[in-house]
Amino acid sequence: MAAIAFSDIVEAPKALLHDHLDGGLRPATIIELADQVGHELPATDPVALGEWFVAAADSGSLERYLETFAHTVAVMQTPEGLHRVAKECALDLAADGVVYAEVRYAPEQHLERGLSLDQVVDAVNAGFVEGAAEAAAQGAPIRVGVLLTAMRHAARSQEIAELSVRYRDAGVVGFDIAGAEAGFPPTRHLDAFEYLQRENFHFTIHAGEAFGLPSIWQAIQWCGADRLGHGVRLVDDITGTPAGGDVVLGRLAAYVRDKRIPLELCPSSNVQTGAAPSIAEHPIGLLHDLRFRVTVNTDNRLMSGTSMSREMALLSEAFGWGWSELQWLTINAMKSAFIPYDERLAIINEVIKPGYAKLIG
Ligand SMILES: O=c1[nH]cnc2c1ncn2[C@H]1C[C@H](O)[C@@H](CO)O1
Ligand SMILES: [Zn+2]
Repeated sequence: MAAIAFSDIVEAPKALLHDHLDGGLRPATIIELADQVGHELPATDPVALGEWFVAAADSGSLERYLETFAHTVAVMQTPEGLHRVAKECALDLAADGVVYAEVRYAPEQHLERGLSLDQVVDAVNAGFVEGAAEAAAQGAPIRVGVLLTAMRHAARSQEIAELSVRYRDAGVVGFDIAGAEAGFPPTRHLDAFEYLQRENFHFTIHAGEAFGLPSIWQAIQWCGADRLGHGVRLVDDITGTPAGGDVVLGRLAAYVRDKRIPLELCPSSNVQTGAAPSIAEHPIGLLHDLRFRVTVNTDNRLMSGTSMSREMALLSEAFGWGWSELQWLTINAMKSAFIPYDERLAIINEVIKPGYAKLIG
């Protein structure tokens, strides 16, 4: 099969479930905002700063990868900064052909200059609304839903869960926990997850990225996660290969596949943190072959120097995936989104399927 042109992948409608607002800033914006608030950066030229983020995040360790966020979070402490970053996020995703995006961030990390949690959420929401309106006017409509994240090492998850529910009809579509995984199991936040279930709200949990099966098991069987943020280490519960005809799924892997629990896989991010050795050896190939509910995501576009189109191009090249696989991944993501079923269906039938049909010809 001939390689798919990158420009065609950009044109293809894409759905993104796992993208961090504070991991996707434009380097030039960081420089301008840092100047305004007096934050010192490791580089002051946009190209050099972008390269610094990728190199520093390319650490082989989730903990060191996360240290780079100090420079983005520092410039997202004012309503203007938050608004601008959210607006540019919507514009950048739309320009990359993303038609549906769930973007997450942790409001508790944006209180250093006196903002309240509500002021943080209001500023970000307004930025997304403005960015989406501008993108639509430019002919690239995008629907953005927000996930509010609580940091797993901190103790504010209940408060953030309540904040998410309060904003459920005002742009927030779900909840998440993130941060260093080892030593901070999801069950630390069980109260928050039980509260969200009682409220019929949706949540995903970063699990099975830097820590293995116990974290995934807790996220699903104790906390009731709708989706898994990463979940890539689920392969530790699978033996054999489809080619060898000897694949055996352990109980947990079988449960995740049987229940169609979506995996928010982030290939480039996983290679940087050491969760996968390379794109070609990324477990997404096996998980796709075994028909798990696989989705492809960017995680942090700045730290990985990536985009949705680039992630798809890398996978297409590594695994020989063509339009049918890229469409399958996109529909998987859209089916797994946290917006209402009828709205998901409308995007699948009115945007995604016609978009791929046009490209497939
Ligand atoms: O891939 C990740 N795993 C765990 N935590 C992460 C990942 N990417 C970003 N984060 C953290 C750092 C951010 O400051 C926070 C909220 O977006 O979430
Ligand atoms: Zn993440």
